[in-house]
Amino acid sequence: MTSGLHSPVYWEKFRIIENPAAAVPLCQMIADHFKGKGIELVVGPTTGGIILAFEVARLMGLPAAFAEKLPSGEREFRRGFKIKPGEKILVVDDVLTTGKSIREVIDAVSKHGGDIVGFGVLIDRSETPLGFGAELYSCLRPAPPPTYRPEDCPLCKSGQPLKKPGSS
Ligand SMILES: O=P(O)(O)OC[C@H]1O[C@H](OP(=O)(O)OP(=O)(O)O)[C@H](O)[C@@H]1O
Ligand SMILES: O=C(O)c1cc(=O)[nH]c(=O)[nH]1
Repeated sequence: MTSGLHSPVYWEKFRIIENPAAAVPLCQMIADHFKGKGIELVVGPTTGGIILAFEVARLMGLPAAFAEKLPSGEREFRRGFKIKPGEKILVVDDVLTTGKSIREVIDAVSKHGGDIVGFGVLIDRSETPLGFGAELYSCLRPAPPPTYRPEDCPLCKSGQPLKKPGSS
């Protein structure tokens, strides 16, 4: 997975994101949950987060932006996106595993002084509940599948080939 952890289970988020009939109602759940919280901008991390943040923003009548990876591994709002100090922001992503991507978005927002009001994800598969300093809403919270550090991975030890379907 993106975090470098191994798992026997990988939910390919693009099977949802490619299908508006599935993705839009989930985005609506996030939009409904954060309605009335004064949100001014919806942001997400590349790649799935671009599409989901856009759709949640569209449903809420708000603008959207995305934070992309730099070669350093940090994330940044490029392409002229503007975040005003104190602007109320909702962060949207597809899958939450270790929270690394979301923390990178938090750091990118913090550089502009934005005020994150909440986080909305399609699936929270974190092994222990994660706290990001603002409310986390997940459309689905399945029993989290196991994750392993590469050196401890029993699947690798049993000779199963490693697949890495994500982008990073
Ligand atoms: O909570 P974390 O441990 O950070 O993992 C979850 C993140 O990793 C995946 O991104 P991926 O690298 O697959 O990016 P992509 O959307 O560009 O394929 C997923 O879309 C989340 O953004
Ligand atoms: O942690 C990830 O990178 C990840 C896990 C998963 O189940 N699905 C996905 O698209 N990414």
